[in-house]
Amino acid sequence: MMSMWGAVRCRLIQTRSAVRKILQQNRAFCSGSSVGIREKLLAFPGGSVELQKLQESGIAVLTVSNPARMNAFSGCMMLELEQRVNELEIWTEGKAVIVQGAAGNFCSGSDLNAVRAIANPHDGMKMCEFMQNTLARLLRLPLISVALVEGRALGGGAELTTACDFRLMTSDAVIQFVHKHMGLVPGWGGAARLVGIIGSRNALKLLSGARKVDPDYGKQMGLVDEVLQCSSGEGKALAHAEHWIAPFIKGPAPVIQAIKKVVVSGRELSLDEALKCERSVFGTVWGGPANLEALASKPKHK
Ligand SMILES: CC[C@H](C(=O)O)C(=O)SCCNC(=O)CCNC(=O)[C@H](O)C(C)(C)COP(=O)(O)OP(=O)(O)OC[C@H]1O[C@@H](n2cnc3c(N)ncnc32)[C@H](O)[C@@H]1OP(=O)(O)O
Repeated sequence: MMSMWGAVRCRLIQTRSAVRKILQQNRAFCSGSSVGIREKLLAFPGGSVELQKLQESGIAVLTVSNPARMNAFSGCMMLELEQRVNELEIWTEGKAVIVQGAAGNFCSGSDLNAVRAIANPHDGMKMCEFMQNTLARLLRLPLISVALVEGRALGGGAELTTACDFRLMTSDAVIQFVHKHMGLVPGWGGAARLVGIIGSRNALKLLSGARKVDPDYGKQMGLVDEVLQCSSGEGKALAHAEHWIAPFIKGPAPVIQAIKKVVVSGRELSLDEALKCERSVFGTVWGGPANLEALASKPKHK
């Protein structure tokens, strides 16, 4: 019979192998294919991506800030976003992240000044690859993520909303995939994620129509999870978002993180691999402190 230590070791090995596939993809990118584009992105300064971790609630607030340009992403901000995702990946006490824009506006996509300077297919594809990788990692964080949309989410900003688990909008906010008007398609992974969220027919409508999505239309399509009872820039949206997310993050961080991990594996892996991963994650909470406490309290789920 396998010893307890042997069983734990076995579970750990399974966990590692199940998530290895996803991590390999991230590592390959960080070590090789992004070479060159980082230097180019550094040449476009301005704005910042700020991260505030609220230890008590386990909620982090990630703020895209470049108000003079409606929070458009400069090159430096793209690099900073990657750093922030690195920090969040190792935040073991965290449960959620709210992604917002500064000063009552979400994000107006790439900084058009940078876009004009790298308007050639080679640099465009490298920038895309960089942002695809960062946003894929954002979506895979073991934290429940919420895009809090105030004002406008345009182009790459609309794509950023799809890299979160949930989208909340203030009553006057707008999400718009303006790519067609720019002679483009989404390149930060926004099209693939949009299809996953609202289905291919609805995604085709939003992309080919470059249609403005107001809160009602967003809810009807299944893009938007909640319309907040406040307007953009009123200073109330963040508190509303924290209130909205509270029931989903009630409980210990290891359990919330485990829930997010099994959802990510179900979404991204083949069924066999997802089942393997689910078993491994299960092994990290089974017999754990929260589980033992719950068993000792003889719960009734009425
Ligand atoms: C398409 C995908 C692509 C990608 O990377 O994959 C992109 O994301 S490209 C960017 C797509 N976004 C846009 O094209 C936004 C264009 N801007 C607008 O439509 C408007 O500025 C709007 C609706 C965001 C705001 O309009 P409003 O009248 O309220 O304000 P202003 O136009 O006066 O804007 C204030 C100030 O911000 C500058 N701004 C806005 N967005 C960007 C941007 N993406 N890049 C650079 N600068 C931006 C705008 O030019 C104004 O600056 P000013 O110096 O006063 O002219």
